[in-house]
Amino acid sequence: MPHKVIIAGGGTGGHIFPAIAIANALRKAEQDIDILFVGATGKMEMEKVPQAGYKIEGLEIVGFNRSNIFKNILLPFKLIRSLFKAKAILKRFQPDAVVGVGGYASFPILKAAQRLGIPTLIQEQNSYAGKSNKILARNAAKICVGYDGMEKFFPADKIVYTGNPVRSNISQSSVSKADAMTHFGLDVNKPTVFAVGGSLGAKSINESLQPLLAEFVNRDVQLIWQTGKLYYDTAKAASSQYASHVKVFDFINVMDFAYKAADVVVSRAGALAIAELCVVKKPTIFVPYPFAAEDHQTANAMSLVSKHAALLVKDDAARTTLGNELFSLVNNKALREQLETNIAALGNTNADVVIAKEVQKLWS
Ligand SMILES: CC(=O)N[C@H]1[C@@H](OP(=O)(O)OP(=O)(O)OC[C@H]2O[C@@H](n3ccc(=O)[nH]c3=O)[C@H](O)[C@@H]2O)O[C@H](CO)[C@@H](O)[C@@H]1O
Repeated sequence: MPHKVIIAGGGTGGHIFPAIAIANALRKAEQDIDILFVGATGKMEMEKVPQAGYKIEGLEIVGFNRSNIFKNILLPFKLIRSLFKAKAILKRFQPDAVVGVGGYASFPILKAAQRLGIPTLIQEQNSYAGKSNKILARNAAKICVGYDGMEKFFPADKIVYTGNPVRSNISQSSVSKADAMTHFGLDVNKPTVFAVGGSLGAKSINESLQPLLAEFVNRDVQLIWQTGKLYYDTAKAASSQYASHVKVFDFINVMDFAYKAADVVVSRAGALAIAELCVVKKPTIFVPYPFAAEDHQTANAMSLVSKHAALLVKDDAARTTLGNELFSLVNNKALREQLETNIAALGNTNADVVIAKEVQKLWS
């Protein structure tokens, strides 16, 4: 009988893409393995997981609304309903193990699995653990972490330091710089900046870049600009007269091409963005999202900045200083080379395989 695994979680790319990386590594290790994803209806995973070739079921679950607490009245009922549905999925699919990657659907599925005695594994991407993972950790078999020092949050005997799993189409990408530039309609001989605001886009990065578009053209520097859905139309309109140098996308499906094309990257400091930038070895300016829980993006970025492996511009300073920082890095070959060498030393290309082995241990 082939083994069966449920992978649960999502909400944003930082949870979905490590989940897909783990699934791919499991499928490589056991070709006939049966993998089912469980996500939250209406969230990004319902589109990205099938695109990656896996089946997914959705739970109707929402997060706690911090801005309007009255909107949380139905939350306990929704949670109970999703726990029932989670239990029904588990009873029908009969998985040998359940993996939780964080985000909405993780909690009900792992909680229900633990009640049914099915072994669970948590993959925690961040240097700061959220409440749900802390609760689930009590009855989890293993917790695979991307950062050191996680004993603060989880039982030490269950923690395995693996690093964060980077999708193999990024870590093993064979695309050439010339092909990547052609893909984006750019000139291979001109310096190129790739700006990415995490999986949803970043307001401060977008608003910092918009007034700089003419300068990109004047300096003959090209820009691949990932905006997220919300800012896409504004950015597209603002860049129409600079289209020779500025290419705008709401979301990039071929991240390996964008990384390959870039001489300099401007990025939010989500855990997966960091893991990927270390693997693709790019000189990066981080603009951490300052309102992530416990300001963990700043902590993520600082772990590189303190090793001279990246630069940092604070979110509230981006509109005034990002332009200077990025154009001076484009012009400073020595600094780019130093950042490249230092960030490369932090790359981890086999976390997906190591985590897949930990999952397999749950049934062997
Ligand atoms: C605002 C917030 O709380 N963000 C969190 C969220 O970030 P977010 O979802 O932005 O996650 P990350 O930056 O960690 O990862 C983004 C992922 O999406 C992919 N990608 C991104 C843009 C794009 O156009 N195409 C694409 O494929 C990247 O290659 C990467 O795999 O989850 C991370 C991991 O739990 C956390 O560290 C972040 O703090």
